[in-house]
Amino acid sequence: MERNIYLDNIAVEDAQDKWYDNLEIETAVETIDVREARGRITAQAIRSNLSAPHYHASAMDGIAVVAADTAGASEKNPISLEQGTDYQMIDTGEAVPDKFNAVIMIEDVNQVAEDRVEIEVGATPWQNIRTVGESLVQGELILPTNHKLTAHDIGLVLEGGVTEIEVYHRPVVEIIPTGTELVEPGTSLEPGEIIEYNSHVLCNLAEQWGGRGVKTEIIADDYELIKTQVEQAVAEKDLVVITAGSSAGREDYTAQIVDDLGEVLVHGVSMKPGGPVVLGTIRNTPVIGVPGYPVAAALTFRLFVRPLLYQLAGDEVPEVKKVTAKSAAKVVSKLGAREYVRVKLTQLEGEQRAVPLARASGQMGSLVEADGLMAISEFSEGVTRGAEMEVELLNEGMHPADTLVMSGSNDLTLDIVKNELAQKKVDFITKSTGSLGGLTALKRKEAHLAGAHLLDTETGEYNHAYVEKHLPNRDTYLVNLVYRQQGLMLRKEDADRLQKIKDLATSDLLFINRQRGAGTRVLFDYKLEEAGINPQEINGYDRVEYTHMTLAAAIANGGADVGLGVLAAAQAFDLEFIPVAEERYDLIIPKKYENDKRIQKLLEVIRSQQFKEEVLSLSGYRTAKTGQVMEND
Ligand SMILES: Nc1nc2c(c(=O)[nH]1)N[C@H]1C(S)=C(S)[C@@H](COP(=O)(O)OP(=O)(O)OC[C@H]3O[C@@H](n4cnc5c(N)ncnc54)[C@H](O)[C@@H]3O)O[C@H]1N2
Ligand code: MOO
Repeated sequence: MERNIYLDNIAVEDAQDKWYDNLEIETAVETIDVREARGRITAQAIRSNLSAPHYHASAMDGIAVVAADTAGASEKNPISLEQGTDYQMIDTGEAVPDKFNAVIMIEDVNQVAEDRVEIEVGATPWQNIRTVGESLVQGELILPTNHKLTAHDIGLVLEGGVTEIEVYHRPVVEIIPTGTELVEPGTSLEPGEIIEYNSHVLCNLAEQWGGRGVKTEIIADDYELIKTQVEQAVAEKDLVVITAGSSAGREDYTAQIVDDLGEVLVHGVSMKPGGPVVLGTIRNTPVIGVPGYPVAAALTFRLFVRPLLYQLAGDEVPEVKKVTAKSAAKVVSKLGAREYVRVKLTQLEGEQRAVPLARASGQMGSLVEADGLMAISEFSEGVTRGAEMEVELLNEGMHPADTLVMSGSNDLTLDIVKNELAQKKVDFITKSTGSLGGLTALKRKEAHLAGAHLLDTETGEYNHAYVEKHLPNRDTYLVNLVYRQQGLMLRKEDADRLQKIKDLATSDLLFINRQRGAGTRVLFDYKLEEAGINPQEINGYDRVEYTHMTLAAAIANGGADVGLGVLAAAQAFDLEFIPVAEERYDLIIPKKYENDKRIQKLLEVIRSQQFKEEVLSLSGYRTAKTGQVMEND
């Protein structure tokens, strides 16, 4: 097969136009039971088949009377009525017999004998009677054409004696997940296997946008198999989505198949993530090849399929809600591609700020965490901190004032904090930037607080010296989060190949480091110096990972042999742990946030007994000073 590595690079709007202009968007109509029609769009006006009520109905429990017979009744001159001739007992909803024209509520009736009553107030004609057609008149318009049915609508239509209505057909989207590496969720994984979930995300998005998503079985990267499935899909469905195989790999067949069966209109859009998207048509059915990376798949589906689904469903495309916010950080992006940066909105420094989240196309968590998308123009190389930006909302129910952003060193106990804060309605976002990165973020006002474990090698004291140096004019205080064990982590089978830091220089184990500015790196350098080892003697010193967990994972899967990290991370990956030091991890909080309710709730959480118990269950942690303000010794 010929390998097509030349992708277009056209603007998102041009790609949308090119695709939509070449599609024949035809809405189809179907008759359905109104009881199942919530959210559907009417394709014809709905008129009432009957009047409701269709008889004069009593609106109250009481007696039916002839209004004229009651004229002049008063307290002094009550009027006496005889059952059968002058009145009849009646309950709410019952038909009023022809000879009567008013209902008196039972509370206003004095029963003087078994078949005789007295009334002290006269009745006006038609009082307390729901006359024929009060709710609906036969032939009356109940709902206009192109109306989206609500729960209330269903009630009125049924009351009008209508059970079947004509609505626009809900477009059916077939999603074909391709990839030999993919396995169904719930399967135990072999190396190289990936859980297939894009199709489930896309099916659910399709439902959210007025369509119906159906997924096929996973199809291996095989030209013929995929082609057969696509051929069948275009014959039956309204829209076909092929996930993955969009790019330039040896087994990327999407564009080729669309080209062989129909026409590729666009392959390659100047956007990121999602660049290699394929837009085409096969026998009048729109076909899209979304890139396999989950964020790219969801994002291209949103940009290209969402408007189409609404149109096919006969609905208006709802406008995307936008807000403005200042970028909380500088973001460098590639010229020539519009980058959709996932952001969290927060109230910081008294204004709405957009905090950029993880940017890789495989990081689904960035979409889970995001409140919106901040598009950085393809004509710019990024945005500066503080730049006023438009943010397209993904989560309209966001609460920027309840979002607390922490930057700095990564620690497993922060997950406990996050979970507990969520119960207090605070959304806690942690950015793993390393201990020094946290202090820098505070200096730049990019976060509400920082987390650090920075050892001052001269005094043996933690954090104070660094805070004084990096935040000289900032009034901050330090609150201890935990004390924790740091140690060398290595696979169990290598346990006897190393006893202490000093052995690193002589062993042939491949080391993996933490990034510059990480407190763990400062500790490691200090320990090397203490042991009289030159970093260059360490095989792998320059290779880095950014969190304890990714470092432990790298060792567990054989990418490296040994590294420094916390006990909990070693245990999570069943690694051997050789303790090296106990260190102090503090939160650095600007004094100006002392009364901020988010910070107060954070302190409440870490000072709670429950938090300490959860931390201690992780092993390798001590909570003797957790929650205490740490003074400079
Ligand atoms: N040499 C080049 N390589 C790549 C380019 C390029 O221009 N030149 N583009 C990169 C970009 S950008 C993207 S996006 C991806 C697009 O890749 P494909 O659409 O071909 O998809 P795969 O490579 O098969 O998968 C990517 C990734 O996503 C995972 N995946 C795939 N399907 C699913 C699914 N249904 N559920 C969950 N995860 C899925 C897959 O396992 C891979 O990890 O190409 C770059 N490469
Ligand atoms: O642009 Mo690719 O679409 O994810 O990174």
